[in-house]
Amino acid sequence: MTDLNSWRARPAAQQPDWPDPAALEAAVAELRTFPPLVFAGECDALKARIADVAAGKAFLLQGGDCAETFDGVGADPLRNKLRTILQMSVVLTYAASMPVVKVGRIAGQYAKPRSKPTEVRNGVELPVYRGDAVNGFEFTPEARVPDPRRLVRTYHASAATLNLARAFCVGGEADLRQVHAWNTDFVRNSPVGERYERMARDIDRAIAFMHACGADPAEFRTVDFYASHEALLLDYEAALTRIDSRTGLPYDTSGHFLWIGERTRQLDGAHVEFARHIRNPIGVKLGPTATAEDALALIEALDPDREPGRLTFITRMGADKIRDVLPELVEKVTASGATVAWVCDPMHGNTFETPTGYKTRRFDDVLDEVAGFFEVHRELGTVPGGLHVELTGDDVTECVGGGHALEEADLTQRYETVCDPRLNRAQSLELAFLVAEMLHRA
Ligand SMILES: O=C[C@H](O)[C@H](O)COP(=O)(O)O
Ligand SMILES: C=C(OP(=O)(O)O)C(=O)O
Ligand SMILES: [Mn+2]
Repeated sequence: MTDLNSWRARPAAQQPDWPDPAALEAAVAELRTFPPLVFAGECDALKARIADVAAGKAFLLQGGDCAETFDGVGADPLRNKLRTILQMSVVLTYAASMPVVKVGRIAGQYAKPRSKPTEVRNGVELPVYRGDAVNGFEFTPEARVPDPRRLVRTYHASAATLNLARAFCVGGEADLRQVHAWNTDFVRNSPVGERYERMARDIDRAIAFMHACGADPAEFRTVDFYASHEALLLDYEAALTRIDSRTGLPYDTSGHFLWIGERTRQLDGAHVEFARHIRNPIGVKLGPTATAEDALALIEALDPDREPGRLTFITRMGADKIRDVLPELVEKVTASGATVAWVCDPMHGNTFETPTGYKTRRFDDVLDEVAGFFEVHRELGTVPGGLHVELTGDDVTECVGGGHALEEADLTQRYETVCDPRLNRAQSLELAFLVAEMLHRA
């Protein structure tokens, strides 16, 4: 019998110090009464698609904010984000000649693991911001107190976001011709667009050809879109875990795909223990200190039955390390006979702080980590399954480089993230075109 509470006996890293246990209990009790946000059958469908990713028959694109915010719940930011992801998907679908599985860091990405418990500004030390699910971003003692009512707001913010995302994906926003037209605009207006013109024209011809042949399937007008977030706050995730009436099995219905972060993937820790018992597809982040033994033990713990699509390793090594550390992991996992989906997060190993105190990433480092990821898999004959990126559809200035050659001095213009720096719309699309070139060569 599955023990859905076994995680409670394990050490759980990165949990807030809720000051009022009764208030936490009340919030959790309320969450338990709410309807699921996603349906178990959808999680199974995504698992089947991730099995295709692991087998080299599909490519995964997972993207969205580092941290969503309650204030950011709105039609415009969501539309821009989804458009960006869909635009990237069209380019990648064409280049890979494979379906792209679209997964958002959207509708649930409200909790953050942090490197340090406190933050100091001008000599004042306060608890660190842990995401809107926990406390407020504002630098005041009041805002930084963890408030469990925020877990209930997290549910409602996720529900509203997911509802609109689902509508966008079937209600016309996702029409292939429309999405391609936006890409054509991007290429026309980008300072480095010339480089991508040829591919955009080729896609144009492919679409025209399909239409000339009379092809107009529903897939050209709607897309499947899945929601994911880091399963960090176990009280929240456990409260939304429900028994699927079809199968009698437990699913975490807060999102389709849940991942375990680099800071919470301890084998004997509560996060792995929690994830073992839910039937969603699961991801685990692997940073540069992860060993092949860690990876094998995680497979044993999370995918003992070697279920296709169950486990995704999201590697985030850093551009300067990926070529050294990834090969051994991939080799030993492959030699063990296990099949996982390998996905590249080229963001989290490439963060640095500018002298003026902005967390940023260089576009070239992001690109180089992706290139390293493809090189390693090509060398080993294994499958580079996809990309996991922090992005927004807005014209923010958070990462440096890219076609508009953003410099450190430009970061002040529109630095809007509450946690890690995201690729802006142009940088995201450019990344897709450059990855498309890599896929073309593969
Ligand atoms: O998104 C990932 C982590 O939460 C983030 O990188 C941690 O940032 P910090 O090092 O500023 O705490
Ligand atoms: C916390 C994150 O990453 P990691 O666990 O890889 O540091 C993240 O994806 O925002
Ligand atoms: Mn992040």
